[in-house]
Amino acid sequence: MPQLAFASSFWESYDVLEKPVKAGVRKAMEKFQRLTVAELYADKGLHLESVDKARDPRMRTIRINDFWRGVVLAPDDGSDVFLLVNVVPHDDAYIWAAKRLYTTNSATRGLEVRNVVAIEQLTPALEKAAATADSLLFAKYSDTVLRELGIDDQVLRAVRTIVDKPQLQAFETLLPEDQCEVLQYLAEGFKPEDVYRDVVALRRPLDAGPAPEESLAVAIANTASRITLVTGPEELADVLEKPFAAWRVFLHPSQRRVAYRVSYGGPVQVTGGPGTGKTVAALHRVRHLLTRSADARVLLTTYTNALAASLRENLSVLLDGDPSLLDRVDVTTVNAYAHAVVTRHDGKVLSPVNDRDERQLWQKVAKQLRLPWTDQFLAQECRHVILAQDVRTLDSYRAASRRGRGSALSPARREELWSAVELFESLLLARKATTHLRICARAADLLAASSPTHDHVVVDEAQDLHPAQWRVLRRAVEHGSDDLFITGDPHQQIYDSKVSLGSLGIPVTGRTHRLRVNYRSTEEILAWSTRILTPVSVEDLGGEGSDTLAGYRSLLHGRRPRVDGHGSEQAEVASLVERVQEWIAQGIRPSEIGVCARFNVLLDKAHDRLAAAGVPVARIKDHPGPDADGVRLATMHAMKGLEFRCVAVLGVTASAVPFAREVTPATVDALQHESDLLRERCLLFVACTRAREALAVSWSGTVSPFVPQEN
Ligand SMILES: Nc1ncnc2c1ncn2[C@@H]1O[C@H](COP(=O)(O)OP(=O)(O)OP(=O)(O)O)[C@@H](O)[C@H]1O
Repeated sequence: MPQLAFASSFWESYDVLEKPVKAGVRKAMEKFQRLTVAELYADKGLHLESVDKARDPRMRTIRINDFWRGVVLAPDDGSDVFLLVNVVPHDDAYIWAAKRLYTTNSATRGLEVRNVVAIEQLTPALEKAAATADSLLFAKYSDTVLRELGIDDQVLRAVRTIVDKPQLQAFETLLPEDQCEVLQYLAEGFKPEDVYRDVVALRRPLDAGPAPEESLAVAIANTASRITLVTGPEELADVLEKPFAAWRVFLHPSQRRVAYRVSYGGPVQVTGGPGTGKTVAALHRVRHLLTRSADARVLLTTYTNALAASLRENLSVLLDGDPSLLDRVDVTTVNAYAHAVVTRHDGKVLSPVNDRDERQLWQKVAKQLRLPWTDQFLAQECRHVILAQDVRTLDSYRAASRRGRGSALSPARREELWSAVELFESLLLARKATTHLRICARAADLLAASSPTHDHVVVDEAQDLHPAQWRVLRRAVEHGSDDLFITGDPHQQIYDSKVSLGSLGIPVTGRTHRLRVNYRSTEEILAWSTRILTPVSVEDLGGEGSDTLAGYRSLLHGRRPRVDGHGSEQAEVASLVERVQEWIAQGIRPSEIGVCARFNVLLDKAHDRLAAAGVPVARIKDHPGPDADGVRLATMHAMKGLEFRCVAVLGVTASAVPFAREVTPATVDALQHESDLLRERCLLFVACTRAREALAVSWSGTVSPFVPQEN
């Protein structure tokens, strides 16, 4: 009986197929397990046939249904493993298959694929351009060095034309995988011997002889990182059920470099635009820290409970559910961790009030003391000065820096303000309540007086943490090597916190890395969304300079976002229903569609209209599990960290984005005004960058000033 293997290129196309097509794939695959090779070729339904003018004579197509074809690499050397490499619409299948050539890498011995036709067509013109170029990217490496790393003749010729990293990037989808990865490492500045150790030696079989073994089956067996070999029917059902998670194995060299560096001398910061794999890098770092030592305990934190649940799930996938590793990781939000620390010590914790109640308390304080400030101003002074600097007495408040606040306070005013803070705290106490940041302050005190709870802390979505939360994390772990690994993106900061990591005992200077390749969205979605931020500059994560999205790019392409104004909210929601139905008709599952708005009021309308049209719906705040059906609805804030194949952002009007009530008037505090506006702008950016393939942005009435205007 033949055997069946699946290449990673197959999963990328299979994952997004409609259910009936997937069923067709399963049916065809079952035949490979039931029939002999001769029977396979004779099977009328399967239609296993060779491809006209194929550059690889082993290329075959199989029929899935009238429209879809599978592309298969068939053994011609007496071995019996068939490799399923792609599922493509009928006509494209022949074109795709004809151009591909599979070869065995001379160094790693893995099976690789290249677009041989494109490389042949491009190389002569590039050679001409290279002849007059000032410098070439790989000039300092001899042919011998490159060949030892597995670069073959055709690739070598192409490599000698590459002038810079962008040109290498343009080649990425054409070159054989292992060879491409070697070149990326060299381009990142790794030494050939390091590349040999980290890429080649890791993959090369221990018993590899002097020349590559020719059998396809052996090459397939050597390519565990990209090919899954399936032996029985249950295993087949299992692999076809579970979506393939490419991020588990294929790290970009820049991701691998940050995640698998043996050790860092202190805190590390990894930044990058949306979808650049920061969460993926954080998960791989956790794996590295756990496997490096048999008893290390890791605290992995993120911002919301929903994100913590998704981290837990993905970590379990990455660690293959191994309890000896998983039991040593605590995955939680900073607030939940602080809560647990306080509960452990004090026996109980006062319950935290929500934002609305907190605002009401401040209103009461302002009224009772007849203060000249708004509740918003008081809440901000407390958050950005008092809690941020951990000010506990009037004396230290008198001396506290108010940098970043755009209004002066005389000593007498500070006294008045301090009495407001005291009244606020007594009102809280009377309610037997507290706030999350006060729980964090208590937890930080307790941790300072006891020993650290973990050996390593890994922080995802770091951009929104408040200094009081950073103090907790700082004290959860001893100062020293590999203490904190921090990932975040200041362009996605949607809550207001001003943080200087250095002043909190978290110096990251010299240990800052940036990821630039977006794996989530198409270049069209990315380019449009990035323009939302063009008019502003954003401070870096550590609060020590500004950050930029320069060099940020995607390798994926698709349609440009749809950007539509409507005469009324009703018309806008009606158009949303149409759009969602269109997406579903294209084969997108409802759960792969996200709909968001600034406020729940509009979301409720969208919910009702979608449901009335027979579209299944689920609200993110109800925590639908990954398997629950239904278009996901969420506020823009709740979209943080999530991703969907299609996203509709509703209600992007001038009155909602920015939302005036959330923006401090410039007359009250000019700096705070700017900062609040920036948060609202980032919120729209976060919402739009959740989309993988399709983005639709809409409004009724006057458009938000943050929506990029057509050029
Ligand atoms: N090396 C990789 N290969 C394939 N897919 C990847 C890789 N790295 C990340 N991805 C995928 O890209 C998407 C974005 O990754 P991730 O969520 O880690 O990005 P992020 O930088 O944390 O995003 P954000 O800041 O927007 O929350 C995910 O679907 C992830 O699985």
